[in-house]
Amino acid sequence: MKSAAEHREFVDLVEALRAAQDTITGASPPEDVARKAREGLEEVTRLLAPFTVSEAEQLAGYLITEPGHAQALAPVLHVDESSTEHVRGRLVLGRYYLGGNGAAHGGSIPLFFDDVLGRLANDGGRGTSRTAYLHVNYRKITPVGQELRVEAHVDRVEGRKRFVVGTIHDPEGDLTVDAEGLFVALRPGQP
Ligand SMILES: CCCCCCCCCCCCCC(=O)SCCNC(=O)CCNC(=O)[C@H](O)C(C)(C)COP(=O)(O)OP(=O)(O)OC[C@H]1O[C@@H](n2cnc3c(N)ncnc32)[C@H](O)[C@@H]1OP(=O)(O)O
Repeated sequence: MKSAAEHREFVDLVEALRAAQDTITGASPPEDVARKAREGLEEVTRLLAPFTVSEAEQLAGYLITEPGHAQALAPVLHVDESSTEHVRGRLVLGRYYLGGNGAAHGGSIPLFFDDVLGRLANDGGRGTSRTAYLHVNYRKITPVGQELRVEAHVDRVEGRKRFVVGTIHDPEGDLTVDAEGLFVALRPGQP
């Protein structure tokens, strides 16, 4: 397991990237400011490109003790309580995940659940599995910028098949989304 304690600066870098994604998404800057910001981002790419590593050495997604696992793709779950069978926590979808009219982009929700349910499917010594399907029911809009409650648990395991379910509730306590994922354990040598 890669240690977040040894990569504090990298964890903070990914946090800064998430903040940049939210800020860029919500900004309508004058052209000279947009150019300056773009030059800053290009400088980041120049600085980091020589340190590109293989997938096995990659930090993003693998610093598993950190909220969001130091990976800027999926929305971050802040875990309040967890076991190998369940997880409970909070989620605030930033401006980056806005779809329209204050509602989260429909694609951001399965992205979130693939990560949360997938990690749970693999937890408890169950080993690596892959998403076979992810069924998402949108019951009510999921608002951006508000604290949402998340719950997920392993529903059942049938041989290689792991069924994991999850929900999101808004600050009023209303269900906005429920999801079910099927994760199939990989056979030896299966990519
Ligand atoms: C940034 C990175 C960080 C990484 C950190 C790690 C944490 C990651 C956390 C995130 C995690 C993210 C993870 C990702 O995002 S993984 C990326 C997204 N997923 C994929 O790319 C998966 C592609 N598909 C496959 O590889 C295969 O199809 C799999 C492996 C899924 C099954 O093919 P396989 O040949 O192995 O098995 P099988 O076909 O004999 O089927 C076995 C059983 O399953 C049943 N079945 C199969 N499919 C379906 C279906 N669609 N609906 C209903 N049932 C289905 C089937 O009927 C059978 O049941 P039964 O007849 O035995 O009863």
